[in-house]
Amino acid sequence: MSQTDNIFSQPLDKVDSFSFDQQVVQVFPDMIKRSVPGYENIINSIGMITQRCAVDNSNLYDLGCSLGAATLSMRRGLDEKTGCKIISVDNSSAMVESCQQHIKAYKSDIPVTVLQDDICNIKIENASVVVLNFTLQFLTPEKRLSLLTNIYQGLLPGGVLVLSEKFIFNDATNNQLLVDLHLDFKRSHGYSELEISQKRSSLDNVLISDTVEQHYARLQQAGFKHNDLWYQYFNFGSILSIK
Ligand SMILES: Nc1ncnc2c1ncn2[C@@H]1O[C@H](C[S@+](CC[C@H]([NH3+])C(=O)[O-])CC(=O)[O-])[C@@H](O)[C@H]1O
Ligand SMILES: O=C(O)C(=O)Cc1ccccc1
Repeated sequence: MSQTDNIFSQPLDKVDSFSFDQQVVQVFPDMIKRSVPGYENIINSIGMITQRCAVDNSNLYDLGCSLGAATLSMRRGLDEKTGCKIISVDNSSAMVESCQQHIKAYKSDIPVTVLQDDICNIKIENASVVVLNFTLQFLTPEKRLSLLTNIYQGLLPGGVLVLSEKFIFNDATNNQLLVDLHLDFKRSHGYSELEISQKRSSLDNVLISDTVEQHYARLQQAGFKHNDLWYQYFNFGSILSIK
């Protein structure tokens, strides 16, 4: 069972840069549910998108899989398909170890391979569904276009990318309100002002958000012509891109 996230609850002399280490792994399901508006809806919908968009004898990728929540949802969506394989990738060794245990705990005949690697090193091939669920925002901005280009090239015609992110907004007034509403969401899930502010410092220069427009422009540069938001909750949301 996941423990309660109290990583930032005590005053820290120095707030280190956020990292997906063992301490974060232990509280991760609790942390992400209490911090990301709509996370559970997105996870469930990834299963539905998979059910509709996956094709027989193709590969599905969960890039930045953490503990495999999206992987498990994709696998549930593959019930009626044959010959599909899921490849789940994360560069955190603590995440990958725990992800492997988590996936083993649920019996299924659909093969899942969990790899510890940088998602920038993975060749995407014969793919019908690729998921980047809150992962692209942790890559340095210079690496984002080449990853999306690799994904585009590895997708089958009609294949889909689900790209979920924390956004910023060009309109400063709207941006401030959506940021404040996200902070209220965290407060309503029991985070204190100290926890909120220490976590914000630790994410500085680690989680770098783009606007929805920047995402669309980059997706188009990578080759995707069909890009739209299918979900938004405050400053968090998810884009569906079709090859
Ligand atoms: N270059 C990289 N290569 C591989 N993995 C990376 C890289 N950079 C970051 N990660 C990994 O991306 C994940 C981001 S969390 C994803 C949630 C999950 N998708 C979920 O649906 O539960 C999002 C969040 O915590 O906000 C972490 O596990 C990192 O180790
Ligand atoms: O907690 C936040 O403020 C976030 O932006 C989301 C988040 C969730 C889990 C790990 C890192 C960031």
